[in-house]
Amino acid sequence: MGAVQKFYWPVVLASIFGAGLLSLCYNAFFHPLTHFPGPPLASITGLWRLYHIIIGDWSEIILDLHQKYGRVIRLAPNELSVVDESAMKALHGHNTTAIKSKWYSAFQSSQGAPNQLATRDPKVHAGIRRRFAPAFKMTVLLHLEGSMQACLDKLWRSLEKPASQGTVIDMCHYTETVTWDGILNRLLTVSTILGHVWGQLIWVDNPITRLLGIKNPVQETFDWASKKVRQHEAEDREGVEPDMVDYFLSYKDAQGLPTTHLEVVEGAFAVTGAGADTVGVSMRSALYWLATNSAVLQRLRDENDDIDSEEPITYKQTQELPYLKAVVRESLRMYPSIPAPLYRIVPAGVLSVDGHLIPPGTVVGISSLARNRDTAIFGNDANVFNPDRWLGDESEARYMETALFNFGGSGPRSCSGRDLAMIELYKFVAQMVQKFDFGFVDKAHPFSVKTYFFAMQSDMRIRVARRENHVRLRGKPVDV
Ligand code: HEM
Repeated sequence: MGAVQKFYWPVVLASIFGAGLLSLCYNAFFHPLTHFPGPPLASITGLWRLYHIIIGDWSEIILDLHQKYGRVIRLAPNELSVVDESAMKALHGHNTTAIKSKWYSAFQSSQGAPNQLATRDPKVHAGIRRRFAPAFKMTVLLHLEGSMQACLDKLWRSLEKPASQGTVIDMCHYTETVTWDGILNRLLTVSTILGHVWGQLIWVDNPITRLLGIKNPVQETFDWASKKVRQHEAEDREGVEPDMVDYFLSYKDAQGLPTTHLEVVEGAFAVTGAGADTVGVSMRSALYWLATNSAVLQRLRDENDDIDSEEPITYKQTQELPYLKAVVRESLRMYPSIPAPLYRIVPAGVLSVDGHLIPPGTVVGISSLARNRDTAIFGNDANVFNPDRWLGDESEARYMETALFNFGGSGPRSCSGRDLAMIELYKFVAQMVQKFDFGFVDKAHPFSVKTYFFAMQSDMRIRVARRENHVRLRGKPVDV
């Protein structure tokens, strides 16, 4: 027995080592993606990618690599990142047959129903999307404007004190309270990292973690959403303004059956997971560009201040302000909330990018950060914040709008909440610049950022000051 054991372990170890070595050699020299450029380590192991995801500089690395190597780069043995019009249509357009990669399974709770963002099966997804689509119609969203304004009013009230006392605030905290609940950030960070790890959620959801009472972030968020939906179901909603959950609860499926509790919870889970921090990141991005471009801020105010009303600016009014629209679009272009690549599996039939054939089964990611800085579309000043680019020729502006990748293209998996996000953003920016002056405490280091799935800013220290008599008085910005 002892002799067998002595013989056995070295053979096992040598076999594992040999198999590992063979796999590295295959990835480096014989894999169908070997001719695509990229960092040498990325071509042999997914660990290089995992390292950058964990330290939170992944999206910036992808942007740099595209600027160095061109339109197609290899990010892991079986994974490419591309910046390309035809790939965007093929993988994220109306008629795409590409499915999401396995990475998304890290966002799926094991105890819930399939959720809209994570589910990979196109049929299951189409059913969920159809069921919840009416809640995202503009007519419904405009009914929700009152509750959005109530959240903004709370924010403006909470800024009054630091504004009058001149205290420094972290604007991340203030914008987060308008858009999200604390547990979501952990869910997104952990899921983003585990999406790339073998076994995915099993590391945080297994018999030992359950025995120790440790909850994985997906389950924690799911339980939180479930509690909120239960409270909602128990409330007397007579005469109360309907919210999204009311709409979710009122829907029936193709057989006329009402949505189940689990389905409504998954709906709430998907919209908070996908729709809270994304808006917060974009709000902070807009503030950053405005605080660092005083001429843009002044021009925006001149346009805004012409609105002859003491009432908060409505979404409808924002749509009559061309410079506001240009500023918001440009800040979304420069600093997309989801800069991470959106992974799809290349379907059968050949995808060709920049003269290279990409074999079916390859995981291809498109990063909005890299796509939105494409000089072929946005010109040689693609890296410069310039709202005026949106105010020239109308057909060119329309083309640039469709080229932006912020909301994941126009296909079946594109953002359901795009209109809702834009209502929130336009109102926030218009009212913030109308009511307050703001400036960074440390102009050289205005905030920190880590890019997991979202580009989460932190430590955004600013001072705010109340603007008085802003309506049509066109006050000069105060240096705060
Ligand atoms: C600036 C704000 C937002 C940005 C940049 C954004 C971006 C995106 C992107 C890129 C996707 C595709 C994700 C993928 O393929 O992996 C997506 C999906 C989604 N978004 Fe948004 N989003 C925003 C706000 C919202 C809001 C406010 C909601 C809802 C209240 C929302 C709900 C969703 C849902 C449900 C999906 C899944 C769609 C599907 O797979 O059918 N998003 N979003």
